[in-house]
Amino acid sequence: MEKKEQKRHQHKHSGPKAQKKNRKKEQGTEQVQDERKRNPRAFSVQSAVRMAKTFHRTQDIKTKKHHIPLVDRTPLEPPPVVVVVIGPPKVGKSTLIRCLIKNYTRQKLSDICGPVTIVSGKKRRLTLIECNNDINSMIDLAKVADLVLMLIDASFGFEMETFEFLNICQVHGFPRVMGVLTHLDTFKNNKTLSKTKKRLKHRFWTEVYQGAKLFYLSGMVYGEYQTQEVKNLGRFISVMKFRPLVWRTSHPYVVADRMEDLTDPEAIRLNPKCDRTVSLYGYLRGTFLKNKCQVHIPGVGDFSVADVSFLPDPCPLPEVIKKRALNVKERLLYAPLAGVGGLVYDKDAVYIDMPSGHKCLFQEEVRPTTELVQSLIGTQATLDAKMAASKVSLFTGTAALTPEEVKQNPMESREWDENAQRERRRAVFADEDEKDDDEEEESDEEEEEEEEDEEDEDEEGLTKKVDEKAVETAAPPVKKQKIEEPMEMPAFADSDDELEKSEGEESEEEEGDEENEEMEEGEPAKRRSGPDSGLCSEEDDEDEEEDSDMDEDGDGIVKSKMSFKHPEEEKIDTEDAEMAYETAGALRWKEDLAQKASEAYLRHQLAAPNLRKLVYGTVAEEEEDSNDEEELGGLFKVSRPERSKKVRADAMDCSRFHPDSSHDWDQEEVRSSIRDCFVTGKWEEDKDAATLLKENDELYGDFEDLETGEVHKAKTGNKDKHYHVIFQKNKRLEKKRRLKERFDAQYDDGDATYFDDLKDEMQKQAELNRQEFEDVDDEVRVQYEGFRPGMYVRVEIPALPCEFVTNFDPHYPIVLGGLGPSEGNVGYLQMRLKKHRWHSRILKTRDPLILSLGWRRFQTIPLYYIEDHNGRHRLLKYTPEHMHCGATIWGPITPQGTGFLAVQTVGGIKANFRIAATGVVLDLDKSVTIVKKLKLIGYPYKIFKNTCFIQVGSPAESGVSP
Ligand SMILES: Nc1nc2c(ncn2[C@@H]2O[C@H](COP(=O)(O)OP(=O)(O)OP(=O)(O)O)[C@@H](O)[C@H]2O)c(=O)[nH]1
Repeated sequence: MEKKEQKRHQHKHSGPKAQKKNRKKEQGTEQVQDERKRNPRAFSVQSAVRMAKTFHRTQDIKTKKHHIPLVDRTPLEPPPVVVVVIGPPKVGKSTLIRCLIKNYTRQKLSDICGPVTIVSGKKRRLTLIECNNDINSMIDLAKVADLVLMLIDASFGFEMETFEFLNICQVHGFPRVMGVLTHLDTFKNNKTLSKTKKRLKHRFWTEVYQGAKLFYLSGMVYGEYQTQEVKNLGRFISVMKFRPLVWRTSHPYVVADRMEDLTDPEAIRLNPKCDRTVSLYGYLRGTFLKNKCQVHIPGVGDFSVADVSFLPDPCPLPEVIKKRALNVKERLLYAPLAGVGGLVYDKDAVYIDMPSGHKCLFQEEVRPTTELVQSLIGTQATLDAKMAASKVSLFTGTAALTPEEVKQNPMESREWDENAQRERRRAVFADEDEKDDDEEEESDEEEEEEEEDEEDEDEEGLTKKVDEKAVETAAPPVKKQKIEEPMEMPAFADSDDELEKSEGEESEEEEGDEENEEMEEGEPAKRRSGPDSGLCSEEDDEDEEEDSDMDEDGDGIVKSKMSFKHPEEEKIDTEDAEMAYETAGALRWKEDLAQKASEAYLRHQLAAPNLRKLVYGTVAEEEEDSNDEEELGGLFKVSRPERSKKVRADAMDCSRFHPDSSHDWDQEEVRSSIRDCFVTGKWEEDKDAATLLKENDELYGDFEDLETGEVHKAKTGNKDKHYHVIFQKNKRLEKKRRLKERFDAQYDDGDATYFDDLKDEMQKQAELNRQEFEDVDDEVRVQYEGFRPGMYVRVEIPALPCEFVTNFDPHYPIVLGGLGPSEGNVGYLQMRLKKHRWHSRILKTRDPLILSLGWRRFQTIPLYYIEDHNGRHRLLKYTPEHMHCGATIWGPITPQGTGFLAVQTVGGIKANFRIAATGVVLDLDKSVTIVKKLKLIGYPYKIFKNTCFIQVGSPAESGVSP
């Protein structure tokens, strides 16, 4: 008689049933409003304490939603969005990129080789990059990706590469991440399919964030993914918004999509190993790039730029935006490394593509063509030969797992894949196993129900609550680490928040082509999608829910749920709504006087204290107000006799008792002078006790006193007119109140929050930045402000090692990272480090590590230490388990708070989890630097208990002045 779990009720969101329900709801609200009107006392404030609590809570929630506003430096024509497609080998990366290119440009690109730039909509371009399964590429691309499409082979499950990449992203500022499940067609059984989908989805949510987008590519048609599914994915990408990450907005960078060797062929002939002069091309991103600056090319080194120039955009956005959709000519594609718009590599020849029609990119430009020819002459070996010579080997020296390694979470299980002819690193989660077992025990019926549920969702585009099970799953390691990286925090927290909120904002954007425009994030896609449309609909619901909490457009403006309006507009709307409600009730404005009074009182009590007001101006300002309209908080009036107001300056101080003989209280005249001070007095023209009583009668209408049996009749004469006057007056007051509020919000420190000020400031700055050079010619402009992001630049770099050219492989990304003024120096750095909990071994002091820090990847020898209670740094032989420790390294000076990650080796996969440690830069290790300097200049010193003692009188001996 076991009780079967009931299928949860699915609320209809559209259709006649939903309409009926909405109608009922509306009626319900009307009813409540009626109730409010009829019985205002029942709705008055019952407990001031509770109300205060609620108020504080709401304020807390509101404040939490705020992000640190950033100056919007997005150029008017932004660079293409970098979309990195990542996943284990043979998962379908190239296929997906090919499909996306076809979807956007209607062109076919057979070989995905290097970045491919396409125009994806009227206001957006994309640079698609495939990331190969090499940790170096992963690291470099994680630093430049705006959006990551994380491909997962559903038929196999999660592989370690996925989590490694997630962790890399984590350290270098989290870009947008979208999961894409492939190989779903290999499932023959629908039940297993839906179960797998669900399991993978929950794991993905655990690792990325609850409600992260997950697309399903359910199968292939003639070697391509289904058109509709790709279209849906394309739409999502076209409308997605991105929040700038701190490191990137403060450093210029170029993802090179073209490389030319400019070295004199004669020099190469004389010395094949001579240094090369190379020009690299690409869209400038991040911030402004100055000529002659320092750049770092990961894997190559630091270089001074010899020359920067900007070129005509090879893949421009349509000039006039008037049509709804892009025409064929506007759907551009630019991928010189893949042979489109530049060179075409072949086995035994190199062709120069002199494109015509819409692909004509450099017709007017003579220089690159010359360079092309030059580089052709200089090319000694074919690409195949170069590729054969490049020494990158994956998966070498794999070691057997020890029992301790097996204990780590997640466990890595290495399996030989017959089909792929390679070893795969499956990520096995202990909790998942248990869950699987549990799930297996679940009855078939339940599974069927789930299936039905999913089908329902897909078909109707319905949303549903996130399954609680997702929350139960193990705490995401990714999230835990967030706390560890204080400085990347802004970027990180932002991105994280953003991630949590995720794609919701997209609905507000009207980018992309016509389909994009008509599409509100997710929904139409869902609507249109057939069963298994490729879109995991559950998360949309989640997203929608989270959308409410987020500031999607990165300007710090938090939009409330369901709101598609400007916040100001919205504010006014709500006010209008409030006003409408209040004015409707204004006919009986005195009914809820007590309530209003207490509300107003509370509002005053709870409002953030305005010190200026408190110290200097409270009385003055408020009196001004009250003089004006006799209004406090817009809700209740100050009752003060007319006369006493007018003669206030010489009014009697009634706080003191003056036995004043001049007031003879026996005299009628004197008595009547204070008559209006009492409740029964006449406070205003239309407000005296008599009127009030009369109104009360009218207000309460007919009623029968049940005790006495007496029937009171309401007086109805003149009522309408009277109500009209009150109504008009209230409306006017309400308007005044709103005006005042807005004025206060702008000028009064107390009302305008610090956050508002900051946001305003940023906005003004952004506007100023934009205006300053608006009308200046680009040639002149770049001399002042540098090359601005969004420009297609050519960067000439001399003295590159010859291997850069001889081993050039377009499948590996080339990133040019601009360096700040002091970032070219090397010194001792103090960092906070933690061994990654998935890495199988602890790390030993003085064992070399490869660090990825800033733009750089470099090897160094860390010294681990821990700070004792007395502040002394105690050297550690090994890193502690599950704990942070300090590390001192000799490395490039990088701003405090920059995140870093460490790997033990970049070739082969020896460890269970390739990322050995993560952490953050704390400071320059000045003590070590000083000691080093002392040593260098031969200055006698002694270190005792972490203090450096310098010998007195020694400079004379050594002849060196300190
Ligand atoms: N059945 C099936 N086959 C797929 C699916 N996705 C990709 N494939 C096949 O898997 C093979 C590898 O696809 P690719 O797109 O080359 O994968 P990749 O990730 O680019 O591979 P590498 O670049 O070598 O890492 C191709 O033969 C595809 O046809 C899928 O969803 N279902």
